Amino acid sequence: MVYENPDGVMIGLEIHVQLNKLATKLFCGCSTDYHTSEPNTHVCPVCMGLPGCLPVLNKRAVEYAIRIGLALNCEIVEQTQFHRKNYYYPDLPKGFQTTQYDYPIVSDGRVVIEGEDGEHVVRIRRAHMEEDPGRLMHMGSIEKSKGTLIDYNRSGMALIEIVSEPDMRSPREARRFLDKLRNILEYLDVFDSTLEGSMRVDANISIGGGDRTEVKNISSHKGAERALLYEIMRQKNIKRRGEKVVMETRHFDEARGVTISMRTKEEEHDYRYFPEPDLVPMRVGSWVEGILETLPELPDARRSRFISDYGMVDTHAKALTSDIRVADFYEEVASQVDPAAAAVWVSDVLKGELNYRDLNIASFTVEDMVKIIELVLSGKITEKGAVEIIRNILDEGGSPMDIVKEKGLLKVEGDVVDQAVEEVLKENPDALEDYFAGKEKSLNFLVGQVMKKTRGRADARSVREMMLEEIDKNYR
Ligand SMILES: Nc1ncnc2c1ncn2[C@@H]1O[C@H](COP(=O)(O)OP(=O)(O)OP(=O)(O)O)[C@@H](O)[C@H]1O
Ligand SMILES: [Mg+2]
Ligand SMILES: [Mg+2]
Repeated sequence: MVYENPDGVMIGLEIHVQLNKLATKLFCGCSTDYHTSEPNTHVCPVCMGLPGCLPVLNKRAVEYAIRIGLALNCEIVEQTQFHRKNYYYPDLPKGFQTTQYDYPIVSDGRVVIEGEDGEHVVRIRRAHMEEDPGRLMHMGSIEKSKGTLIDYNRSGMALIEIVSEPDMRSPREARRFLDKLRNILEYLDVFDSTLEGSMRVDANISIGGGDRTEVKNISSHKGAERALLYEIMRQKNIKRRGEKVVMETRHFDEARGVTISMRTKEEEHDYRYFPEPDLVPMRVGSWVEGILETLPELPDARRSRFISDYGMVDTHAKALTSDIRVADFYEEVASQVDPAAAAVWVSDVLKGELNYRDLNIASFTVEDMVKIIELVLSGKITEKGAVEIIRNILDEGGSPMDIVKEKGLLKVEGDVVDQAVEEVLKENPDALEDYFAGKEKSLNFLVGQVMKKTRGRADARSVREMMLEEIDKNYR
């Protein structure tokens, strides 16, 4: 099947990734650990942009940028350099942002995503380093705000801006791309996605070969998908009226789910880029080989390894490796119990229960998962009982064994089940007759009655077998 892309949707994303695992900011020694601090407490003359101070480049930030470039299958530039991008805005009191212009540190890469019609390649145009500006906090909604507060704690944080080609054909593909990118970056250990503002997206979109609009500064992947869906609808309406979409910058109002025009798009020459005289050009070509050697296993490689090492199916391998925390969790469980059973329990059951509750894997322990799988594999509890234990732990806490005792989940076998089977057959002559008359479903009903009597603690499959034996022996 080939995806037709009926509206001619083209989406290109610019993603600002904060290198928040660095200890210090991009050009000064201020700590990056500001997320729980009072505003304007992690600042110095450099990151507040006071005139006359000199930046000193964070070497590790450059290494991280190269790591990211390599992981995205990019070319790494031989020599790179910073530029000044001049604009006046209160989040940037220097009057310019130190960024990269015509020598971005990495370019020409690719990321494979799960597209509308199977594997789909999204090309990476470039990725460059720049400093994060301060954070503006508008009081009330952005268009009607009575005042704005500024926090410079974020100012000067190292950012990598990753720019894709307009290769995504639907909002869903855009979201998949963002998820994949976040996953790769977490495997690289260069950022922590759980911190507020760690990944911010500008989403560019056009339809039917028209001009693009750019929705700036979206803070979640779901938000990006929603903003793009809205833009498609809006742009289609404009075309339907016979008008033209104008190139402009828009803002996404999360609460209302709409995009709002902010300003017409600035042109490159508006920024008066020029080389940053306070930072010399850098030759980084010789760093690449060393950094390549330190690259960790990435999601796609881990997915293949899960299939070959643990003999699981691809859907499980994909689900288990799409978040590094889940992958690590799984491997710890699999080192202690049967890996095949672990794959099913972690990816099908536990992940589902977590998603349903909007929780993540940190809400469950490896120890509990191992214990529960052992109980099932040794035949002490039923699969149904195991699911009940997982739910109980997530909803109310407790340990597997305590829950087993409290809820009486130990599997019942032997006499108790025999007796229940006999009783059910005696008590339901009509159902038995229906079964003899060829109604297969009555057998399910009878098995269900036994399960009810044993409060779900019998193994349904063996109950069925016992039931058939009993019927053959005493009722034919
Ligand atoms: N016709 C198009 N439809 C949708 N997206 C497009 C189209 N043409 C370009 N794009 C996307 O727009 C983005 C352009 O980003 P880039 O950073 O190069 O420039 P910019 O948006 O002009 O600059 P700024 O960084 O100031 O926002 C890329 O992600 C690209 O894929
Ligand atoms: Mg850009
Ligand atoms: Mg842009």
